[in-house]
Amino acid sequence: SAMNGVLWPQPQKVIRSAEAFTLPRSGFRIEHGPGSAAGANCSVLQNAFRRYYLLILPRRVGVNHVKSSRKSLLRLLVSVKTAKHCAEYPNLGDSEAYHLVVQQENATLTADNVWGALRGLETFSQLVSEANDGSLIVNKTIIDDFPRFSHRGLLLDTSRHFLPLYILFQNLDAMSYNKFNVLHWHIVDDPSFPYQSVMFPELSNKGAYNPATHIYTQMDVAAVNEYARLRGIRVVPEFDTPGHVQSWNKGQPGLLTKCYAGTKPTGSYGPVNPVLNSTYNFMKRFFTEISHVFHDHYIHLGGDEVDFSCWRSNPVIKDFMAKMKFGTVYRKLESFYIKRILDIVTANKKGYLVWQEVFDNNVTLGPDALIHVWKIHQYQSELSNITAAGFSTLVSAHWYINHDDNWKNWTEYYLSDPQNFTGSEAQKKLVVGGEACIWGEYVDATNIMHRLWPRASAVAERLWSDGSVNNTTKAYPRLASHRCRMLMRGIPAQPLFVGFCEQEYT
Ligand SMILES: CC(=O)N[C@H]1NC[C@H](CO)[C@H](O)[C@@H]1O
Repeated sequence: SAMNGVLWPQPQKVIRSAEAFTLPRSGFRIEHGPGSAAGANCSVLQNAFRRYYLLILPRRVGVNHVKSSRKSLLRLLVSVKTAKHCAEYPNLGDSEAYHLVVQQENATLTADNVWGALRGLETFSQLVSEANDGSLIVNKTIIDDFPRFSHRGLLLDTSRHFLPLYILFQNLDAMSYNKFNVLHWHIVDDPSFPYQSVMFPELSNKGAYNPATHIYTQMDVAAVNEYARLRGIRVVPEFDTPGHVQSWNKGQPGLLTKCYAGTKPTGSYGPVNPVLNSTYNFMKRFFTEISHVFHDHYIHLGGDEVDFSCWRSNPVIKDFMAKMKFGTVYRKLESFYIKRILDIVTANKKGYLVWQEVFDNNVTLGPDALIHVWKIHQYQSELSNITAAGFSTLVSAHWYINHDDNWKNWTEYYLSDPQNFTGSEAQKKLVVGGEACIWGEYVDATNIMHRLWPRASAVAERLWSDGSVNNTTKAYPRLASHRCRMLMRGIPAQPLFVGFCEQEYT
């Protein structure tokens, strides 16, 4: 059944015994443990206790209260060593370790901090299974768990198609069921600018598909930030420049490069114009706003797929190239631009992620830059080069879920290992994790959920579990059961293959 005790992602260490406890439908409680540093004023835990109580004991009226011979499990006691993060946001590198013991009437969950407690609550909720007499049971279990990688992300693209808030929330729920901990919000791009800026409202007024409906107001962004925080999920916004910026054009005239054919403008616009002071004045004010609206230490600055043809055609830019002695090497102009954006972001005391082209084009990067590898072509040598240069990196190559919607490739995602490249142990340690990406060209609210889930779950286990957990034959039945559980929890995850879920349409 969907409630059948299958754990996904696979914890590091699990000792399970056949003896089982009954979880009484009334009387079971999730509470703060006696020695916990957190108490009733810890928003993250208070919300999580209620959320998981309802996931474990959904209102299923009419289930007969059978007398069972097993002992009852009455309490899950949750203890954290520090309450430091109760009112804060998660950070890259925060511990998510936890220890879960179910072997007497009081189960205990201990963790360094609230994020580990959230991961342990998810695991506990997965341990609960439904006996055929309808009672809920939990086996005697001892679990010691922590993630292999600290950055386990999902990229959502809200520009190619707008995604309504409820879709963002539903994905944050699904992410928490899979222990993902980063929402990479690729919020704007060429086709539309849905982010409603405080400083530059014209950007969405002129750049959104519909400025009245297809926008994210400041309240919406705050709601996403809080919904994510309560699930221990970081929200990393991406404002991709100098390419992928067509939608910025009408809202910020003069920002983009005018393209020319000979001496005449063609009427089309290209990357951000990197030679004007007005560009950097705008970017400074814009990214200062972004630094306050989003709470994560990191901002993703993009830097992918810059087409130089427009820059080559523009007379003012040609003069600048000559003045800077860049010759006709337009990667130098791109690097000049990116470097100044990095300086703006660093001045705001923020860290940054950039797509791999920024590294490939020899931009001078700060020591804590995170380089995001996405091209499948020679991605292993790319990872060797980046880590040999001493930079931290994360991987999305092989994890572009937007590609052909075919059930087979969950195995491809599952078998792709972020540390599968030539390098020293020190280089391997520079891999902070990875992200599954679902780009929006062919994806919107009508198909994102089933296209993403359960295939993204394969990435979730790759990023959380030990690298040795990589047998697709063993994983398939577990993933099929995990998919049924997601279905039970309201995530319309598509089937992997022939089969059924006990509660698929009830
Ligand atoms: C970093 C990156 O992936 N850039 C583009 N590459 C192709 C994708 C679709 O598969 C998207 O169009 C995306 O914007």
